[in-house]
Amino acid sequence: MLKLEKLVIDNGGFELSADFTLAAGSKAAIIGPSGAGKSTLIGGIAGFHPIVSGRLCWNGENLTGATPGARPLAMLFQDGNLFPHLSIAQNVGLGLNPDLRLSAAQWDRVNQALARVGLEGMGTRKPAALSGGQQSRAALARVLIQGRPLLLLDEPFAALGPALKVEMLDLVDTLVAETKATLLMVSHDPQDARRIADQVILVAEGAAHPPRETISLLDNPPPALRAYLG
Ligand SMILES: Nc1ncnc2c1ncn2[C@@H]1O[C@H](COP(=O)(O)OP(=O)(O)OP(=O)(O)O)[C@@H](O)[C@H]1O
Repeated sequence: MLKLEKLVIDNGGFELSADFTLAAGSKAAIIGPSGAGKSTLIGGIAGFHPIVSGRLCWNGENLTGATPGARPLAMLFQDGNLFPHLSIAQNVGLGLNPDLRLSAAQWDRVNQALARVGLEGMGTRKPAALSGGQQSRAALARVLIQGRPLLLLDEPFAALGPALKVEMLDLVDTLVAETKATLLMVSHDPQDARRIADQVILVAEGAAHPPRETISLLDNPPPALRAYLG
């Protein structure tokens, strides 16, 4: 269980409060107006933004002061952060060891991860030799190979066309189900939430609201969400 206990996260002077729990294995979409603090929430959980007060726990372990690398999570940003000078296999291998000294068994795992996201045989290519959708798949493989129980996705597929985005969301859905990871995904599109998330966390007016069941929240939006949905 992810527990945010009277948490206040600071992002360069902007403060976001959050006080809720999210059950392990949940798939939560984080939605809300631009500038409301969605990325701040993810960044605070990941350890990139300081926690001013309160407590952050994962399955009873206190993460409040932990460095990002010591937290049991993996994160995927919009641009995927692939290194252009490294091959796709090396980029994915970074998820196992940042200095890329991998055993033969670990390279096998890299190749298996590439195959799992549909990039079999493409490991020797550089990112520039892949399409945008394929680059997203490689970035996803790097996140998945880390085997962390908590996945944080910050609008990872916003730059993709609608069909490709749906394909990637479905792939994330399948892989998360396989690994039983807990997913938190920032999205601007309520349809993404309907497609993949069982819970929605609304971020508005300086606060992240407790998760609500996706369908009931989107079908009967409270005023802050109605204003955003238009
Ligand atoms: N480095 C920073 N220094 C000061 N303020 C910041 C910084 N980064 C973000 N902010 C402010 O924090 C607030 C929340 O930003 P955040 O990126 O979390 O919002 P968001 O909901 O993810 O927005 P968007 O949907 O536009 O990506 C915004 O008002 C923003 O201006």
